[in-house]
Amino acid sequence: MTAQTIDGKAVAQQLRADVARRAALLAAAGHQPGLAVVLVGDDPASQVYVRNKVKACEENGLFSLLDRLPADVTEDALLARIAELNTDARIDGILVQLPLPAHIDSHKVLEAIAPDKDVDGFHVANAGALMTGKPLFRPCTPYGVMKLLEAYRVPLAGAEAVVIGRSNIVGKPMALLLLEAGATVTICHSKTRDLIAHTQRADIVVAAVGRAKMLKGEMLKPGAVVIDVGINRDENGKLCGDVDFDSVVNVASAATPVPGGVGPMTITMLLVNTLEAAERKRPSPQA
Ligand SMILES: Nc1nc(=O)c2c([nH]1)NC[C@@H]1CN(c3ccc(C(=O)N[C@@H](CCC(=O)O)C(=O)O)cc3)C=[N+]21
Repeated sequence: MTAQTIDGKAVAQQLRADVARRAALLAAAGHQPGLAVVLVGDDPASQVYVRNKVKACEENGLFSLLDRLPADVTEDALLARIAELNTDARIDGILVQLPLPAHIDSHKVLEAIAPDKDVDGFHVANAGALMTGKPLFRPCTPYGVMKLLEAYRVPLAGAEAVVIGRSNIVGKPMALLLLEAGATVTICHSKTRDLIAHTQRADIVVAAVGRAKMLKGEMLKPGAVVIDVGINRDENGKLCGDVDFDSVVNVASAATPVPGGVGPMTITMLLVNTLEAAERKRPSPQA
């Protein structure tokens, strides 16, 4: 059996068409949804992602504002800029691109974003709302994964789901969204003793550890669904995921490629979160 490729690009395109339609309605009613992206420093990967986000806004009728600040910007200057964006009526969503330079306290910065504009869903208030099952914003990457699983009709109720990685921005919210959908969820991480015992039990494996090609075919139960959140560079500097795709395709029933899988969905769900923030403020005539 060779796994079906889960085409994140195609699902992203469908969802973005709906975003464009709803954004046009809001714009016609007098308020184009607006996203502010703040980029500190000039990390090349961050610049690619930020460029993709701004381009996706422009292509789908959202207003976007890109704030580029020098790597040596002070924490206070960044906090002051966020305070301005919090009160800027053109802006429905604010994203401060991570990672930030070491001299800046990321936690403090993320907490400075108004929770109702925190389209990353990283603010403690939004993380708490997610944990208690009434999320205002679902973090973009886990939200995008749920949309892929939905698009490919992967049964979740009662499914054995294994999330590898426990970050605040992917692993933990991913586990909570799978739990919310009725899966039995196991979170594995660097201290997990027998990772393979868990992954071989899983109907769904989400790899979000940041280790190139870590997940191999022999670690899976035949027919498992594999979601690769990794964004690594292999020995030749080529973009690759946490999944060894060539070995996994012979065992899995479906798998996301990198690029072309979760990445486009991350961007898309950022647009969806921004649009929904705008709709909450100004219900469009027919959302
Ligand atoms: N506050 C914040 N929110 C984020 O959501 C956030 C962040 N900081 N920091 C970095 C990560 C990473 N991230 C990606 C976005 C798009 C692609 C993406 O478009 N990937 C393409 C390939 C792009 C390329 O060519 O490198 C793909 O997988 O097909 C990947 C990764 C968002 N992040």
